[in-house]
Amino acid sequence: MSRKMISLENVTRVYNQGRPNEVRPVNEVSLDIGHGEILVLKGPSGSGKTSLLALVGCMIRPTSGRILVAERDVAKLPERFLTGVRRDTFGFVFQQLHLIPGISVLENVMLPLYPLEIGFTAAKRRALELTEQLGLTHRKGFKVEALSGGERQRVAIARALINAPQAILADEPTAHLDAGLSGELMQIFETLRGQGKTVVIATHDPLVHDSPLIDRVATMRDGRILDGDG
Ligand SMILES: Nc1ncnc2c1ncn2[C@@H]1O[C@H](COP(=O)(O)OP(=O)(O)OP(=O)(O)O)[C@@H](O)[C@H]1O
Repeated sequence: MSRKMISLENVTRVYNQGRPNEVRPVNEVSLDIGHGEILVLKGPSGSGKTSLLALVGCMIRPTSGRILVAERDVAKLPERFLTGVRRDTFGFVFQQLHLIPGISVLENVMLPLYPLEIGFTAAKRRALELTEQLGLTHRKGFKVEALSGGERQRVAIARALINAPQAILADEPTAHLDAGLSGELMQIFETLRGQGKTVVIATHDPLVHDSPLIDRVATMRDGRILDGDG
């Protein structure tokens, strides 16, 4: 693996601790993620992929264990610092995309930049670059509800890239795509890796976890990564 970017050391996440409905979606997971690699988290529904992705992206905190981002332990950082780490390090592509209807592709892509610290012109320039990179220039003025599934997915990726994150975290990114579009999406991830970005994908789609374009697969089962996969 290339130089380490994120390390999880013995990370556990518990919900409803001590109650009859206690769950451990992530149970004593240790995992190193390198700079510029495509890592796939695979496993059946409910095995803990989304929860692990949320821990990697500092969206939820571990109940125990350490999470190191660029060798800094983020698990115990106060929320205001954690928000900064999250914003500066990660771009998220959620399963449900969470695009905003009624506004244009370009406006959706620019959203994470608000409140604008870099000025409207610079923000728009960056959004235009990303829409071009993702083949959306001809759709930039369209409202997102007028787009196809594959186009919407690419808008979500452009939006995830607007903060120039080091890593893209994508949850079931091919869920609404056919085989051809899934292949195109994998090419986009490969291009991002070529730009030095880390890509972590949670999926149970064989088109993704069997793709020759990925570097590594970690298989989850009942909150754990199976031996030899981490
Ligand atoms: N906030 C929560 N409160 C209680 N239980 C939760 C919470 N989040 C996740 N879980 C439980 O943790 C387990 C793992 O869920 P998770 O969404 O991480 O799995 P997954 O592998 O991503 O599943 P899928 O492929 O269906 O999205 C599930 O049993 C789920 O119900």
